[in-house]
Amino acid sequence: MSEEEARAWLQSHFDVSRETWDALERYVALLLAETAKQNLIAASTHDHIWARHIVDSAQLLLSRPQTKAPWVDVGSGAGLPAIVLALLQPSPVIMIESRRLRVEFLRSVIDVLSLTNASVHLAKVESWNAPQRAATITARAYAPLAKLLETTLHMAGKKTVWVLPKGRQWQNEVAAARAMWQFVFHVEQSVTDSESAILTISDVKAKGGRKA
Ligand SMILES: C[S@@+](CC[C@H](N)C(=O)[O-])C[C@H]1O[C@@H](n2cnc3c(N)ncnc32)[C@H](O)[C@@H]1O
Repeated sequence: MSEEEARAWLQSHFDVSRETWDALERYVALLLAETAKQNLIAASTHDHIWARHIVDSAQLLLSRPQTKAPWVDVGSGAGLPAIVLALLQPSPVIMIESRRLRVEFLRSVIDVLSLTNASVHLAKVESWNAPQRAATITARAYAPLAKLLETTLHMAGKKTVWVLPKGRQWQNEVAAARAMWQFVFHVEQSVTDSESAILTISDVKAKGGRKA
């Protein structure tokens, strides 16, 4: 997908307003400027940021019908997918990130873009005391599926759905997670890489007992 195709994809799927385009452009500029200070995205992706990061994040919204309930994004790093989700839809997006410098960057993005539906917490997710059960949990490049489920189960309820962009090893990750967890899952091909996937996971239970 070229950068031009990425923008066209966004417009056709989300009917992006002029204001939202401006905010997305601003976010991309902030992200690129910050890479001089910290390693937020791979240098090889700087010239493909709309396809590799913005569309890659936005496509998660196709796997989860509009809901007013919050999304929780774990290991948000540069704000991917969280900031893109917060810009393209109105539900609250809560970011959990363990590195202080990244959290400071995310706070400045929220401030500059006047994002009223995004918040960020400096915490390790496994020790984050969630104020309520998460309706949707997402995480991009944070951890393999088995560890991801292990460290997020405490903030999940019976109806929680995990919406996860996964790379080319997704089938191995599912197989490894199956050894420890029972879950229902659905796979969609990623629009940015035909061998990558968007996994939607629900009804998670630890084998031998523990439930979401
Ligand atoms: C490879 S980066 C991915 C960042 C972003 N999601 C993306 O796709 O660009 C993984 C992020 O997870 C954060 N992280 C790692 N372990 C964590 C934990 N236990 N709790 C919260 N954040 C964590 C790291 O600090 C890092 O910013």
